[in-house]
Amino acid sequence: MALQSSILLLARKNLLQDSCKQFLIQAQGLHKSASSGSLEIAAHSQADLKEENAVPPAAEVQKDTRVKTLQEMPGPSTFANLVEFFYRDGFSRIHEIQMEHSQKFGKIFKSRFGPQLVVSIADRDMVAQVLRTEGVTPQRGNMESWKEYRDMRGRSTGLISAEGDEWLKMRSVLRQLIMRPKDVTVFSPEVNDVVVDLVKRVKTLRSQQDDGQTVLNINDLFFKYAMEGVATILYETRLGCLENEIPKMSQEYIAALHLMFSSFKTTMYAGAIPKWLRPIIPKPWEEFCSSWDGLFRFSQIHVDKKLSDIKKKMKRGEEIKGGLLTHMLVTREMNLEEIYANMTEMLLAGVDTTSFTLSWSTYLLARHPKIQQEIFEEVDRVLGGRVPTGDDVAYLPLIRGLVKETLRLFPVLPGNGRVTQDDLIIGGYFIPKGTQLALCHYSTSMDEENFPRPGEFRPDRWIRKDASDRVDNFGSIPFGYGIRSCIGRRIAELEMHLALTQLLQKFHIEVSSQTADVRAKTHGLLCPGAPINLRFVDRK
Ligand code: HEM
Repeated sequence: MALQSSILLLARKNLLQDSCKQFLIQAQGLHKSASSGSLEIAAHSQADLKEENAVPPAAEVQKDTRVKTLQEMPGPSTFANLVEFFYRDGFSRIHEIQMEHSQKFGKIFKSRFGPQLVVSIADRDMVAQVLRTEGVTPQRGNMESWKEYRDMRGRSTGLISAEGDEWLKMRSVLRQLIMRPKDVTVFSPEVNDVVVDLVKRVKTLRSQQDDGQTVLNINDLFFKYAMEGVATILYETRLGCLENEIPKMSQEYIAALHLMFSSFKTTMYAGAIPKWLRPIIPKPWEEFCSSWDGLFRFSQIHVDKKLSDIKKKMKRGEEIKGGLLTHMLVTREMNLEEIYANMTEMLLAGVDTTSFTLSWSTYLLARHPKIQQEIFEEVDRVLGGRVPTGDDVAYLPLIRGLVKETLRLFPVLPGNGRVTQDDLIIGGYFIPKGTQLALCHYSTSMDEENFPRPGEFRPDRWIRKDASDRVDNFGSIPFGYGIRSCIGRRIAELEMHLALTQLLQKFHIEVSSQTADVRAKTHGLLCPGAPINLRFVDRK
């Protein structure tokens, strides 16, 4: 979630900036993509068209191919941004503002949030251009406050907060361990044990309701599942999050995570408020540090415990076998502080992201019973009642499609950031090195050009018709792309695929009458704007 916070910060800044762009973009809309162009043409009268045609084509070409400057780029004014965000609570509508601004100003626009200028990109091909041409150490955004905390406490940076060679070194170690599907498939038995507890918990929770079938606020349950699942892989241990009584240490961690999440605005200001103002407005920085203290403490306890177990085994001359953490502690390709920091940042990044996606997936299944039935039939055909493993997922295209389609409709990170490492020309504008970019993934996911009838939930849109069919595209890249993309993608996918498959094997999922239409809101991440209550009815 820390990672997400930083990205969100960028997204917010971008959005803030986006909001400033409103009035300027019309002109740019004219030379945008063919599809938006066709809408505009429909709105023009024949006379307008004649007049346009009267312009000598050569002059037009000249006009369009000139590389424009940032000054010429449209975007909302700083004042409009301030109103949008602070008066109209834009922080909870970042995804919507992203769409509004790209419609008003075009698919590339600039915004200003205080001293920070951000160029937002809401065009699939421009996003592809940025990510395909990035160098060996891409930078997401300004991580100063994260680094300051780590320096103050003598902590290392982890993958999210590190930059440059430091980041590259850690990334090279971790990518060999968890980046490929086959690296994480080996964790299927451990994750399946967690799924067993998830199913048990569903049964316990529903038995507490009058109808014996409803689970209230499903995200609370998936939060615990995601935390338990990711910790099983990262720490090689169970935390007890799905038990009736959660152990104290895990409770404290959850509290620290919630503090980070709930104080999202204040933690954002922790980075934005100048240091000299901290004595006057101390709360944001204090909360920021206190949640990090809690998160680091938790990781350190688990890492130290594993280290001590390994040492004892070595003393006894036993063979050292284990998973991710054991490997890291034995090989020492990273030093101990780097291991603490990476475990902390990965756990933080791996809980809310996965739980929100599972909440939305089950909500969508409940809202679309026919699609749920189709996916269930696939599962039943391929597995019968057998417990799935990661290897089975290749034969369950609709389960994969379900997760992809959920993340297209509800990308947990509706926007991402990059700081350009070289001068670039994007969308006809000169973007100098060092510019903060905001990649508007929510807008591209909902763009008709990239996904026909984008508002519809259609997991089958991700199924390949034949080997040459490419359904992936830069319109929806919920895990990012390239060398700085999500390192936990395969872990998250394994957790989600195994959980959804087994929930479908066991239950028919329905919307509870206590749940109305749930809309998304941004609170750091894109999350359900109201509790999702679902009924889990036993399948016969
Ligand atoms: C549905 C689940 C998840 C989603 C949608 C997601 C999404 C993302 C995105 C969009 C990024 C930024 C990528 C970029 O800048 O190009 C990212 C980075 C990252 N994610 Fe995830 N994530 C998820 C789950 C996880 C899990 C389970 C873990 C840990 C096990 C994790 C750990 C990380 C880390 C450490 C980074 C930073 C990578 C780096 O800077 O090198 N994520 N994630």
